[in-house]
Amino acid sequence: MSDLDAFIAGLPKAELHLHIEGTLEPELMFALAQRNGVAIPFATVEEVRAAYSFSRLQDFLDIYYQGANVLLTRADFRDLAIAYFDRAAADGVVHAEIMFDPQTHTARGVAFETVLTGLMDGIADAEARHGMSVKLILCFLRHLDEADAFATLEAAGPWLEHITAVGLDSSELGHPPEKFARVFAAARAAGLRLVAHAGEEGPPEYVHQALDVLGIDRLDHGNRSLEDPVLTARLARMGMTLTVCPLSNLKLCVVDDMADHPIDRMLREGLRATINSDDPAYFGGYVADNYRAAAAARGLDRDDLALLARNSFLGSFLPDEAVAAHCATLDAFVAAR
Ligand SMILES: Nc1ncnc2[nH]cnc12
Ligand SMILES: [Zn+2]
Repeated sequence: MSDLDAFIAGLPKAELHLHIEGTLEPELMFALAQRNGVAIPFATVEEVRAAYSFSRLQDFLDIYYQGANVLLTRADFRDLAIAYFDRAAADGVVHAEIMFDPQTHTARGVAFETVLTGLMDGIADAEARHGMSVKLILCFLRHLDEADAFATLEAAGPWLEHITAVGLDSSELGHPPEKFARVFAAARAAGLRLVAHAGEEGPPEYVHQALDVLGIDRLDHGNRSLEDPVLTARLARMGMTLTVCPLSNLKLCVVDDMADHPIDRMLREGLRATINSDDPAYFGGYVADNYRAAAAARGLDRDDLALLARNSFLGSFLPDEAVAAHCATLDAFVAAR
């Protein structure tokens, strides 16, 4: 391992943009398919990996929702979560705010409670074995309608003390944030924080809506904000955190080449950018791989990498004291190198 690789892996960091269903590695997909007697349209792990070639977000989503079919029981969600937390801990993640898509499961007859209790079992394990803190973000699927999102929020009612925020994911184009204005307002009224995917494939106008109509606390992706200088300046001025996902951007053709990735431009423009893995089992790497890929392609130095890690704590939903403690640990780590 090079010095920079070791620096990246050791850098204390938070992961703020991670879909737990997107951590389903082909090996676990096969194991769960067998355990649950679910048929999958692949004969080998290699065949699964070969199918992971996408030219846009929808190509990926089609295969990602299909993969989730093997997740049926509380133990499945626990095992999925534990596998992710183990990988994340090895990458220096000390705090994770993970997203889950209840509608992907409730639509197949898996109860909300099964999903949530399984994830909570995994979280308890991560806290005990890794000392990692974890928060949950319930995402609404934006290709479904507002009524379905409201039904999901209602199903979450008994579990709200375990959920920190709601988010908005799935097919962006044609499903603008304003479609979910009322359900986001209800989530805010219920005491939840708000995040939304915007500006991944969608235009800067969707980012404006996420800010002005939804009132988000954090922006997932946000890449296309850079097309609008006024919006970029506004995001910088308000200290909005962007959860950027370099390998996802490459795999989903948001950028043509990692050499074109705007992560350093975002920092230069004063944006509070962070680095995250999105759906690591599908995009070829966990969070440290994303730091490494961005660093190699854009020549990021240790100061840039430490700033990105610092931003991950500043952009988290942790209380101020915990943020300050993590930043102090980060400073000590950097000073010791
Ligand atoms: N990158 C992404 N964009 C939109 N929805 C998603 N669901 C999982 N990953 C996603
Ligand atoms: Zn995402």
